[in-house]
Amino acid sequence: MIRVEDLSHSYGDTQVLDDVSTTVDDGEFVLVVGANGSGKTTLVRQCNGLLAPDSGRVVVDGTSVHENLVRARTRVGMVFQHPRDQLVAATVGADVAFGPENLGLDRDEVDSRVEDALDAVGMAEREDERVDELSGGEEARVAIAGALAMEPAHLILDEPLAGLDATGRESVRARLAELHADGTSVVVVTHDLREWFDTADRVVALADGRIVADGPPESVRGDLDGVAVDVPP
Ligand SMILES: Nc1ncnc2c1ncn2[C@@H]1O[C@H](COP(=O)(O)OP(=O)(O)OP(=O)(O)O)[C@@H](O)[C@H]1O
Repeated sequence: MIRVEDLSHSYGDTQVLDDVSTTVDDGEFVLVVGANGSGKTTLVRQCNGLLAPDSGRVVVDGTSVHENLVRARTRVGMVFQHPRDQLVAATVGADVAFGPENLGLDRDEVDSRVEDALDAVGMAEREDERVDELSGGEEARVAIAGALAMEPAHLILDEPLAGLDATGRESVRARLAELHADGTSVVVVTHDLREWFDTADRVVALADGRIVADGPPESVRGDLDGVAVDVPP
């Protein structure tokens, strides 16, 4: 479980999160929604210690993130909004293998995870391609494969469909639904609920750094009017 407790965060004098509390239960599929600048990325980056809060804390599976960063980063996989920032190796295969190798897994296990993860994002057989020659959508898919290959208990994706074509979007959504069905908790940050409304268990909506709605999609629909997000009809 990811537990966000009374979290506040400022950049300089600007407060972006103001006493935010929520949880993601094991196996839950949660959407974090809100307008541009509402604090979504700032919130999720606290969940594996990429940002430290001014006050409050995030607890992952019973351990405070800042007491044990390594544990948090092993338990919580993160796919960033700008996937190029996340790619670390020269080739697709080496990039996806980087995380599992750092876990100290044996070669066969690493190879099998890389193969499964690339297959899941529609990039099978493309291990040898150079990362710097990928399109934006392909970069996004490789970044997702890298997170999948870590087999985290909780997976957080910041705008994972941005830049993907229809096939890529469907492939990523289907894979996330499968992961969810297999028990992984999935958190998707978005300002467009339309492609996720039927999949998600819960929606957490942020506005001006506070949670303004938190509940199953249908039950929060009426609370999303002023939140500047796209909701299905
Ligand atoms: N490193 C930073 N330094 C200063 N201000 C920042 C920094 N990162 C974000 N901000 C500001 O904090 C606010 C919240 O940003 P954040 O990225 O968390 O919002 P968001 O809801 O994820 O937005 P978007 O939908 O545009 O990605 C914004 O006003 C942003 O300009």
